[in-house]
Amino acid sequence: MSDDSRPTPSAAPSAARTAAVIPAAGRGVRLGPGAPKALRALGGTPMLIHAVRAMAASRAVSLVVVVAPPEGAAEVRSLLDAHALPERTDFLVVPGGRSRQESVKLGLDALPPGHDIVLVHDAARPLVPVDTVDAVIEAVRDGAPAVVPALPLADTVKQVEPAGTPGEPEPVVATPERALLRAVQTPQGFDRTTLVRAHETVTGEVTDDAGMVEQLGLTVVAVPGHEEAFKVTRPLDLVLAEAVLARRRLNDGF
Ligand SMILES: Nc1ccn([C@@H]2O[C@H](COP(=O)(O)OP(=O)(O)OP(=O)(O)O)[C@@H](O)[C@H]2O)c(=O)n1
Ligand SMILES: C[C@](O)(CO)[C@H](O)COP(=O)(O)O
Repeated sequence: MSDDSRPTPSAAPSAARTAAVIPAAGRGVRLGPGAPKALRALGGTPMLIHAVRAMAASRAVSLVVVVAPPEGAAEVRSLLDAHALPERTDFLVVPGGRSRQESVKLGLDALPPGHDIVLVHDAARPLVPVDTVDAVIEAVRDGAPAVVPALPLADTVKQVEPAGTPGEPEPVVATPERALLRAVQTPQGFDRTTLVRAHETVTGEVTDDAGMVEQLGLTVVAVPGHEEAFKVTRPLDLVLAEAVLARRRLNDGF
């Protein structure tokens, strides 16, 4: 995926250095029984390795912090040792927590000084293209404290009164205007100080890091996401991910 000719955020010493935190400590319950999701194979290689390579493909990223399943940190270190990364990219492995939010915080706590921009990227989005990563970094460098890659929705979305029992009919209470909605992906990019403050301040449950920055009253901006940055959540997503990889390998052959 790396292409030396494309214009990317420079890695010049004077430019803000970028680190990526990859929360990878989830079980993958929705994917079904098996190893922790990040360690499951995609095209014969653990999903986590694809995600790490996707971050390292950006020449701006000089450090990747992997937040591993708590009992799997040693295994993740061996995996990273066994799979080549670009020479410019260092990595660290730390054990994760009980929630995604806690895992990201543990990754942030492990970040050494010297990285002013931080990406947070789900291990469960192994196929994000490098152009999307670079677009997020560029927008942070341009001054946005928080940036999300996002796509318009294909489905109409309804707000419901959630049923007490799964599968029971749920009353619909509203239909938000679809043109104003976006499906948000990762990597989400942040000015480091802002992200650290968000994780120190916001205690309620959130589903993404940018939402915490919103709670600080700061502006989050969206840049175009990519269809291939989808999250591997359920078994069908794994089928799609294998198909995308197979298509890439075919195209790389030409
Ligand atoms: N305690 C947790 C929970 C999740 N994650 C990570 O957060 C990302 C997004 O979470 P999700 O896709 O929901 O993964 P899981 O929590 O593993 O999935 P599930 O909810 O189906 O168990 C994943 O890369 C996952 O490994 C994490 O680091 N620590
Ligand atoms: C961060 C995220 O990927 C943005 O869409 C998403 O909210 C993660 O949700 P999950 O339930 O932890 O997979």
